[in-house]
Formats: sequence, structure tokens, C-alpha cells
Amino acid sequence: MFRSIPRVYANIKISITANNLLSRNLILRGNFFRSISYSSRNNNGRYSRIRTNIIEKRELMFNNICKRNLTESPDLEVEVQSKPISVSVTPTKVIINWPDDQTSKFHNVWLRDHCKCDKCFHKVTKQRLVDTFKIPEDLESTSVFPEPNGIKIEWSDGHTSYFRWTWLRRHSYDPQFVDTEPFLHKKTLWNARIKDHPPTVKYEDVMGSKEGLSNWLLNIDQYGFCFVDGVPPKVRETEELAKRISFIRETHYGGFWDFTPNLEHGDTAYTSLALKAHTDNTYFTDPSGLQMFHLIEFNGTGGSSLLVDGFWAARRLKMTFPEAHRTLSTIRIPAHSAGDHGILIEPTPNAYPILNYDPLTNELYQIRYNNDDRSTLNHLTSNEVEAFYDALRKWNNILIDKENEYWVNLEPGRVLIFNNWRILHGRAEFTGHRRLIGAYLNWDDYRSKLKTSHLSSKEIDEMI
Ligand SMILES: C[N+](C)(C)CCCC[C@H](N)C(=O)O
Ligand SMILES: O=C(O)CCC(=O)C(=O)O
Repeated sequence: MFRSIPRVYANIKISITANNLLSRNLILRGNFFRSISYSSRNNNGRYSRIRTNIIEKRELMFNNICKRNLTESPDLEVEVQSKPISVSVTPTKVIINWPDDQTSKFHNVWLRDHCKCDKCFHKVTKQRLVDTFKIPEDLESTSVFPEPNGIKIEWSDGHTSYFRWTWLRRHSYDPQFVDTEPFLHKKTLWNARIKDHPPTVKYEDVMGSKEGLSNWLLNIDQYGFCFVDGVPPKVRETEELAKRISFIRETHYGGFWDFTPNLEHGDTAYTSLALKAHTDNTYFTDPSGLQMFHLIEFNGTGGSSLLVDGFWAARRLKMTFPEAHRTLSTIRIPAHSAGDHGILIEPTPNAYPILNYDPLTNELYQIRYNNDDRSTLNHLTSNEVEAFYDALRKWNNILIDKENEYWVNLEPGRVLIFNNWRILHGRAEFTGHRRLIGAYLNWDDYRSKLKTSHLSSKEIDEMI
């Protein structure tokens, strides 16, 4: 547990004197330290800031307490580090020095544009009310008054803003500090050994409480899939379970599906053929985020379900064949769904890489892979064609490695839901009658429910 962290109080007054000379006396009296810093315009008109810090030994203790606790929760980092040591201003910025010796610089226009007072930000709709384009380009702070939990800023346009230290620390952009969604990034990659302890929750927990729903969603986020046991093997209850997360995504296959191998739709899913590991909807610009399956009737042979952790496979590829990994992260693949009369679905732009990384965090966020739905490769150079097929073979070898394949027999009462942007799924061929029901859910609606089922409204306000 965290020891109670001493609070640091700040009592700072900054004033801008007349004839534009900037003289600032920052007197910061806190339990641990005093800091006196001031800026003045020197002879050639440039601002220089001289700061003398008198830091007593107790401040080191403060830092040590902070450091020991920081590793345990990035959110704590926001809390603990967001009690500034000193604040200073320039004609265009407000500068905050944090206890960990980090310094954030915020443009005046950025702060004014992000003001969260009732006049500038709609408390209910969480939308901006301030007119960004009426903020003076030469906006300056006329006075700044830091308080225990935040800072009040009076602006040259007559407006007053208030920002919580925790919000400023979380949204600092120069530099950036905190991963604003730490709990969403705890991923557990897995291989075939997951069969010994697949993530599983109970239907009555999911339907019965917010905690049950949140736990289900956190499992899906962490493992990429989760079973729900005890679900009545019926359409209504299964559809209700899907809607526990969000409304169902309608596609050209309909909304909530209930299908058998009767080619009701022009897709091999509606046959008894084997389906290799794939993700669905590579032909949509925005592939479904979650896919739910409930096998409610089956009397035949075969038909086992396959799951492969695409994030695990991508990591294996990157470690063993980095060049192939680079190829599949860059070469864009076209896809189509054209089996139904009057349907020709292709994404915009018309091709995406199989492995999609966030250009900002360099985190793998989406796998788009269905070799059967891949369209004609008519846009690659000769070298790219050779590189692509070489990389594809390496990728496929990882997907079909028994070490990485999790085969499981779905059965009535056990619902499977998985992240279609991460988990590849497939099916063994089968004979006989097989009735599968399920649904797609949108990615953004899933992530929204994941956050709102886990975060308080105050935490959500901190994130936006
Ligand atoms: C709607 N339902 C899940 C039954 C079938 C979807 C068809 C799968 C398609 N080949 C794809 O990979 O997206
Ligand atoms: O029939 C199954 O078990 C899965 C079908 C499938 O892979 C799909 O609909 O995308």
C-alpha cells in the first residue's frame, strides 16, 4: 500500500508590472521547499529566467516516497507528480516545474482553448463552447495564482481559467508524460498453453452487476477473448449478452446472426468448409471490433474452433523474421466481399497492411488478415511481390504452428467473444447440422463501454 503522501502547498503570486517589464517573484512556501525565481527582459529584449532553489533535505524524502510508489500505478504518477515546485510565465507560455524535475510548457492559446469552465466547455455534452478563433493571437496571462489542487489563470482577454494539476500533468504535451489509458494497455499475449486456463466469466455475473460486466471487458482487453459460461443456448439471451456491451453492428450479413451451412450468404462461413485463422471484415474500412459466437446446435463431426493470438504471432514474426515483419507492416493488402448479389464491399483506401501499428506509440493495434478475402495484388512492384509472398509464408507458418494454435470445441451454454482486431479465428471442416449464432460489435463502442464500466466520471473528465 502507498504510504500517505505528504501534501505540498503552494502559495504563489505572479504579477506583470507596467511598461511591459516582466518581473516575477515566485515565493513558494511549502512543507518541503522554497523556490524563488524571476524573469526579466535583458538588454536585447530577450527574456531570461533565473531561478534559485532552496530545497531542504525533507524534499528529498518527498521525492523518495514518490519514486518508490510511482512504479505501482501510472495514475499515481499523475497524482503524486502533479504538485508543482514552481510556476513561471513568459509572454506566450505558462511553465510548470514538477517535483520530479520535469518541466511542462503550455502555450497560452492552448490553455485558453482547453479552458474547462462552464462558459468554455459544456458540462453535460463535454463539448467545447469557447470560440477558438476569437482567442487573441497575442493572448497573455495577466496573473497566475496556483492553489493546492490546481492553478487559476487570468488572461489578457478578461477571462479566468482554472486547471487541475493532475489534468495538466496528464495532458502535458511538451513533454508528454503519462500513458493516459494505463489500464487499457495491460495485455497478456498467449499461445496454445492458454487452453489450460482460458479467461472465463459467468453469465450471471456479467448480466447481474457492473463489476461483472467490467471484469468481462477487462478480460477481453487483456487476453483478446473471453468465454462466458452458463448462457442459456437461445437467441434472445445471447443477443442480450452482446447488447450488454453495446448495440449490435448491422452488416450485409444482417444484425444478430443465426446461421447454418446453407450458403444463405455468399461466404464460406456459410458452408461446412474449413476456415484458416483469419480476422473478419478486412473488406470494411472499419472492421468489427468484437465478434461473438454461440454454438447452440450441432450433431455432426469436426467443426472445432481455432483461436490464435495475432499480437503474439506478430511478436514472434518480428523476433524471428524482422524483414518479413516490416513487409507485413508496410505492404497494403486489398480485400473484398462480393459473394452476395448486389454487394461489392471494399475498404477506403482500398488496402491496408496486415499488421497495423500506431504511428505515435508504435503499438500494434490492429491485425487485418483473411487470406481468402484478399483481393488481386495489382499494385505491388516485382520486388514487393516476392517480399510479400516470402513474408506471408513466414506469417502463416507461425499461425499454423501447433505451439500457437488454441483449438476448442464450442458448446451450447459457452459463449465465445473475441477482439477481431487482435485474435485470429478459424474452424475445422465439419459434417452434419451446425447452428451458430452471434454478432459483431463496433470497436469504438466496445472501447467506450470498457472505459465507462471501469472509470468514474471524474476519471473520464481527467482523460478528455
Ligand atoms: C457474419 N458471419 C460471422 C456469420 C460470417 C462472416 C463472414 C466472414 C467473412 N469471410 C470475413 O472474414 O469477414
Ligand atoms: O463457423 C465458425 O465456427 C466460424 C465462422 C467464421 O470464422 C466466421 O464467420 O468468420
